[in-house]
Amino acid sequence: MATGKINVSVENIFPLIKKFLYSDHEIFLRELISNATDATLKLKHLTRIGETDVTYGKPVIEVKINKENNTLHIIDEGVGMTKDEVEKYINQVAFSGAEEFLEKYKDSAKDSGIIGHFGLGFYSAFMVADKVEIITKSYKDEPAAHWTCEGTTEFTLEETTKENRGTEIILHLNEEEKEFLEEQRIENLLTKYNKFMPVPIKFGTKEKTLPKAEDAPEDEEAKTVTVDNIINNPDPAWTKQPTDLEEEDYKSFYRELYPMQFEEPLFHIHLNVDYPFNLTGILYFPKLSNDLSMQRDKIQLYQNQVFVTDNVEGIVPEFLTMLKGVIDSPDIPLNVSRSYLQADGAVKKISSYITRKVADKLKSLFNQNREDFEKKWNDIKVVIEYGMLSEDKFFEKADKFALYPSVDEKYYTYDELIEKIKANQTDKDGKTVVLYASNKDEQHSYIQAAKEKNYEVLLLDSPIVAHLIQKLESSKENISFVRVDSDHVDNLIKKEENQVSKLSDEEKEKLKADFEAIVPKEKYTVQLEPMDSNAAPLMITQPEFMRRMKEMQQTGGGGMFGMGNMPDMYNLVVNVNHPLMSDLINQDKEVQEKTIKQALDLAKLSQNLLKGEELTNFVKRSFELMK
Ligand SMILES: Nc1ncnc2c1ncn2[C@@H]1O[C@H](COP(=O)(O)OP(=O)(O)OP(=O)(O)O)[C@@H](O)[C@H]1O
Repeated sequence: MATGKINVSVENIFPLIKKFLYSDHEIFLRELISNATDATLKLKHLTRIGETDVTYGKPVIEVKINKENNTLHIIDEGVGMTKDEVEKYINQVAFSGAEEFLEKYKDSAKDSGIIGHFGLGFYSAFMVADKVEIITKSYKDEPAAHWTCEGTTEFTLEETTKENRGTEIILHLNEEEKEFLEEQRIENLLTKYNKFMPVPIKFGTKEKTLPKAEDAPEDEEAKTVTVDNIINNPDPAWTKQPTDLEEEDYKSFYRELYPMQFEEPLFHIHLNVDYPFNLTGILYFPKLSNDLSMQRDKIQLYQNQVFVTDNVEGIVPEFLTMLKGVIDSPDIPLNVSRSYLQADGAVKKISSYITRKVADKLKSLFNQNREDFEKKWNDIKVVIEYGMLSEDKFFEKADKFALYPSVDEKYYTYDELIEKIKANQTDKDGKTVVLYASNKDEQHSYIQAAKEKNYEVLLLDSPIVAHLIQKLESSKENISFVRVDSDHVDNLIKKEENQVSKLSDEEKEKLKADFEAIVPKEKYTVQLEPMDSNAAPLMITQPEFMRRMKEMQQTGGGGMFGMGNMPDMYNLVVNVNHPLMSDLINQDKEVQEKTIKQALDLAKLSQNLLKGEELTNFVKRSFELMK
């Protein structure tokens, strides 16, 4: 057996880092600003723990473009490096000074916000530059150093003069990357990745209008001054304690996050945990429309205030991806390029923490101000219902605050609803039947009929309601949901009292055959029912099971295979006790056909099913009958 050491040659690794490590060239700027931030935060930490007596002051990071020389400069006022440190940290690829710092200062530095980790970020500069220079002066009393490298494994390192403490990185941009000399491009990048980084970032200057003196004349022009253009807000709301923030602070942070969004959020959830993982953030419930796909990917993921991605799949349970806001966690495992998540156990823990937090917040909003919660229900129900469907833990918690509104806008929790309807809406087999409508106008006559029996009818109209009902029926005991138009009102909740039929069995058989001869078989199943003689003679219903399966199929999964494409099937309920039916059996064929067609069209009309040519023929026939 042979053993040995694998030989990694820098000459071969270097091009790999430059070309393949990072998905996008643009992230070089994020990496260099992260290094400048780390250098500044290290100095902050050292002054805080008394390891140095230099004054920290008010350091900024500056980004400058020099079009004449084709250079981009990133300048910081952080710890800087001695010549030896450049040798150690820069010349050794994959040796991270950030990691070393955290290791050395352990507990005291764990909340310092240091970003670096892998010891590779600096080299992303070579994705866009032919030549990179570092001019750096350490906070220790040592001469400044000047490092130059042209993207090969060769470099030069010499002493130089530099007045101020800190580091300047100079990128000599290569021909294809001249876009990074455009002000707008750099400003956009800084806003995308660095908008909430903890050290102020200066990019050029801007004009600021000063407020006019109170007694100034109307026509006096307001004075302007030139000030530093600071790109970022170093203290975003999520880094503060919830107790230090007012409602208005949350709203203004929302506007800062989504400057193009004019609608206010409904409410927020401040996340703040430091054990077993560290995570902060603010989630907002926006007003949601029924178009669910539109609202995805609005939550931004940060790591130590550096923007990572707006695809939070995995960290945030799917049903909450419709929310907006930010999540910041140094414990979320990212890949080396810091642009993707690394799925692992920690991510799962974070996801269930977020689910729990959101459920708790909803519960407390419900308890504190039920009226307000009811008002907002329509705008938040999709998220909650989706959560109840997809996460069992959330389902359990939501049971206490999920609402079931009636067509008369009364809002019940599940327990309240059952309590209310149990006496009047339990069928002969002991099942409590929850009646619901999906559209108040279209199902108006059915709702009315149910109300006349003192039944409570819910209005359940969100797109995933069929799935939710299915879930409720399987998790709760002895209940079933039935849409009001799925049968005649007497059959919705079957009780013992059976109506007596006015027609004999032979008459019924004949009547059924007469109907079946005229009504298209592939669409309607004729069903004879002895009902009240004042009830409609004919009505069309769609069986609950069929319709629900179809709906579930259409909104994705759950239903029976292929149901979504099945043609609609209806029941044609014939009220044998209606006087029209006793007349009908004795009519001659021609009149009978006319009567049945007319009655069928009327039944269709009340279900909104009479359209196009059928409607035209119906109107024509009705006028004929009036002659
Ligand atoms: N502006 C700077 N000021 C002081 N030291 C710096 C600066 N830039 C880089 N360094 C030093 O060089 C080291 C290597 O930087 P590099 O960006 O390659 O890795 P990192 O920041 O440690 O990790 P990551 O790959 O996760 O960014 C840093 O850890 C730091 O010690």
